[in-house]
Amino acid sequence: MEKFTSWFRFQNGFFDSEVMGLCDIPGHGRGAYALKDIPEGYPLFSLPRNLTLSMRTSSLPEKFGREVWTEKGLNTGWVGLILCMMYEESLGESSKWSGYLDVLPSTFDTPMFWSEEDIKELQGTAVVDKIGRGEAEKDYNEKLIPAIQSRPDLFPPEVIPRFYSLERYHIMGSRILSRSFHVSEWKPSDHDEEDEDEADENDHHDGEEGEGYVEANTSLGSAMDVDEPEIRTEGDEDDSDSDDEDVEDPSDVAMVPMADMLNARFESENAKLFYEPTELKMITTRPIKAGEQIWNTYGDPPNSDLLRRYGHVDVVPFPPTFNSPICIKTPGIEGNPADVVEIRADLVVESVKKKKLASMNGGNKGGKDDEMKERVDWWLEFADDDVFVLSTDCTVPEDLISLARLLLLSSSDWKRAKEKSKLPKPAMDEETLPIVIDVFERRLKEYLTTLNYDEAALKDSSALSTNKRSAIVVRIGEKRILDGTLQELKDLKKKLAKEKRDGNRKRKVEDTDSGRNKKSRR
Ligand SMILES: C[S@@+](CC[C@H](N)C(=O)[O-])C[C@H]1O[C@@H](n2cnc3c(N)ncnc32)[C@H](O)[C@@H]1O
Repeated sequence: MEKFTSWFRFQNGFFDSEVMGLCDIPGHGRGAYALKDIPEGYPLFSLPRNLTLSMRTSSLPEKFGREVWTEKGLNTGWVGLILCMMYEESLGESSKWSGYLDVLPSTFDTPMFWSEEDIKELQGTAVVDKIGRGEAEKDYNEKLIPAIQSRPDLFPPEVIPRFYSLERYHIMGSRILSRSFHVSEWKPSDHDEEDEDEADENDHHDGEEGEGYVEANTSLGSAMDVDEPEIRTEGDEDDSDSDDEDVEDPSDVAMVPMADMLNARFESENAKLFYEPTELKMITTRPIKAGEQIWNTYGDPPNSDLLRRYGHVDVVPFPPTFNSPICIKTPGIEGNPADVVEIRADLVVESVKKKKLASMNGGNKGGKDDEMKERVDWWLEFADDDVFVLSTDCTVPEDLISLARLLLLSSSDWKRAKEKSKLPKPAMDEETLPIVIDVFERRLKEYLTTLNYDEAALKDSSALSTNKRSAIVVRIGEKRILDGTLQELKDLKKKLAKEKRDGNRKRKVEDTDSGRNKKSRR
């Protein structure tokens, strides 16, 4: 690490080695820790903006020609930054970033590098469909290879196998995925005093009076949210009237030496990167005791995302104040309180179809199918997404209830809803409840194992590989949410049934009473 810190200082980085040390931390790779008690608001290190490595700072796009860079599609997604990193690595000592690239990892625990057998362990989780190996390789073949072949002066054929192989491409991509920051260009106009309120909201200002720093728009790895540019098609980038201001500019994705040495854990952040016009500063956000780890934040994602992007999972005690059926069922529970489970809308459609089919007794199935498709297409026009997300509070998403109710409407009510362009209210009623229960029960069956099996396997985890253990932790987190929600729904079903029984009984009593009254009147 000494070579790295010397390089960092040589490149005009500031690093307070009196207060912060770097070392190997068991189970966490390298990390930073406090050498003495550090107060809140203390600058641990800083670096000039031009020491970050991005498409803005690497010399490659300029040498390539910015216009050709765009023509070759290197300005969208991560392929351009990957190529810059490969190029800088090929320059060896003469690259400004050689002292940094030398210490970056080349092996990862992310599912991108798992065997088929290990990936099977993730079946049912939100990870499998998002690994994205195929999409990455498409960019490699369709953008990167043609680009490097067009400039043999910059990429001599004899160095291609060493620096520009598919394997190096995946390594660079994974470095970006697990270590990049979103660093937007400094725009003084964004920080004018009169604009301050607005800027606070929109540009992630820290907002603390007298702070003087602007929080970099950087939970580390936020660059990973750059899914959008990757799936944009050629020509989309010219859509000047596109309403997606949120779409990340790939030039903002940057590797930030030293800042990416910090690990993260759920709600443990005690330092954060802030930006100034010409430099980035890592500043403590809480007092840190000597010997404690210095934690950045990765935005507290669920374990499925942590595993996919970073290759690790969080297992922490749920905060005592955490009000969730999961904690009520299992006091002292450990896991990731930010876990989620994803439920595809087609599960809801299938459950409703199943119910309708059962009640039709072989009626006109074809016509009903067409109407169902029409309702789904109509709903898709309203929906933000065709996947519902359940969190550890075990609350059924309102959109899911509304979809189930839409599909259950009678033909005349469906016609009325369509005319009024109005989705049904997300009220859980007697008819919707069994559908939602069926959806969750079928969602649970998408995993290869049960929650009990996983919990027992994790208890005896000494024989498990890191990959298998991580997969089990992800599965458990998701299944606990489904299990907790199902429990709530079944309790509600019992309650509704009891209310109905009591209501019936009351009605019967009233009927009998009125019968008696009638009789007595007679
Ligand atoms: C930004 S880097 C942090 C520095 C890194 N540990 C290193 O050795 O260079 C992110 C990587 O650190 C590791 N990491 C971060 N937080 C962790 C945690 N809470 N538990 C285990 N590994 C962690 C993961 O491998 C992740 O991909």
